[in-house]
Amino acid sequence: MRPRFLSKYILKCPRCGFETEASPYVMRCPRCGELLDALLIADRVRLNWGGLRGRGVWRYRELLPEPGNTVTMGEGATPLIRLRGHGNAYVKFEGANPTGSFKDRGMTVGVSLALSIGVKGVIVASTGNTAASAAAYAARAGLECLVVLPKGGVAKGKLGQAMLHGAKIAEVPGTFDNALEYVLEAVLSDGRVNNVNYYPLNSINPWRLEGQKTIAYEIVEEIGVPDYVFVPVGNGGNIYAIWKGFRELVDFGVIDRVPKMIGVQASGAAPMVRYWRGLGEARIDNPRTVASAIRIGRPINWFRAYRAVKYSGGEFIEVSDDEILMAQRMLGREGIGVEPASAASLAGYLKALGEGMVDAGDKVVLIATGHALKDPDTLLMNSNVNMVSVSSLDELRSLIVAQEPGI
Ligand SMILES: Cc1ncc(COP(=O)(O)O)c(C=O)c1O
Ligand SMILES: N[C@@H](CCOP(=O)(O)O)C(=O)O
Repeated sequence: MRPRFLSKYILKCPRCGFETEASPYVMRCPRCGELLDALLIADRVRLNWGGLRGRGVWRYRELLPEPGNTVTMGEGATPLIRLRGHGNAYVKFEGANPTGSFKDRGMTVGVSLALSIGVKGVIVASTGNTAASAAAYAARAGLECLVVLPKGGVAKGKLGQAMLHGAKIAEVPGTFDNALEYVLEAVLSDGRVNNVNYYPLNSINPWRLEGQKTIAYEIVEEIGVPDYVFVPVGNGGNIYAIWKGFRELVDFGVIDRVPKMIGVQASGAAPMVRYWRGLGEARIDNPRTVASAIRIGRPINWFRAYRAVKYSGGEFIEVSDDEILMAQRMLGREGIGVEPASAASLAGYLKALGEGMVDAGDKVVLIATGHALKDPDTLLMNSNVNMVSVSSLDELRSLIVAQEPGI
């Protein structure tokens, strides 16, 4: 049965074309197994782009599922910050969301939906940010939250957030890919949710991704259509969601083109780059990178991410851990604190500039997916120590004199 709040949607298989009525429970195509797209039915949407009200994700409620119970903490409306000295680039700082990553845009929709269908709790596998966000939004909604994490593979800030918000934590051996396998085995049968207690809110869930597409809407409202959008890619849901947001604005006549979507992966965890280059399936064993958020070898949304890049005329590119860490430091010196995975966007942009793939004059948006504080160990390891011990006022004065010789 389709809940009324999904009545402006259908679910459609992007591979075999199968269509079915929108449901919170159906994730995969019953015919071919592909993840289903949640598509808006144009004549059921009354969009007045010039007359939008409110701010953040729910400003775009006409283009979202609208469950009666909205669990929100003001997510979205993140700053778009112009970079100094690197072409015509802007950083979309998703670290400014309530739990410090873009996941909050998805969780406000996903957890609202979970609450409205009356489940007991939510469940996610995670490299950390999905867990932190699910835990916080579940706590807000009064729902339980079970997070399944790769043992030893989650940055401390994110683990601490999941604990703080009262999630039950299950650690599994192996990587995020193993954790996700456990979750999917536990809660899905034939691509349908089989467990009414714990509702899955990973990016297999198309309703969560609806929240994430609002990144595109905000960019368009602020600077129009960029030429390129650089997105760090792990499980592949976010680049798809952002592309879908732009596509919808084309379909509704708000803009006339989509930007080229550039998926950036870390060299040691680059299954999409491998597939893009025709070197085999979009999967690798043993993904390795300093950027733990994108340490993913088998992206569940590989076909979604592939479509976003292919149909926008973009590319998948890879960057080394050293390039990621350098980009994190560069952003830090511009006052923008991001976690390593997020710095992959700038690293990718610098590489693309260097290789002539983009011009300095092109209007570019770099999605900075998560906050620097998420991963304090890497933050400290990757920062220049500029610290001295001061034991007297005179010593402090000498520092001021030494640093301001002209005054
Ligand atoms: C900070 C950060 N950046 C990038 C990603 C990659 O996003 P996606 O898995 O949607 O490709 C993630 C994880 O999802 C993340 O936590
Ligand atoms: N980086 C992610 C990995 C899980 O991605 P999801 O989009 O499928 O939830 C995380 O933060 O856990």
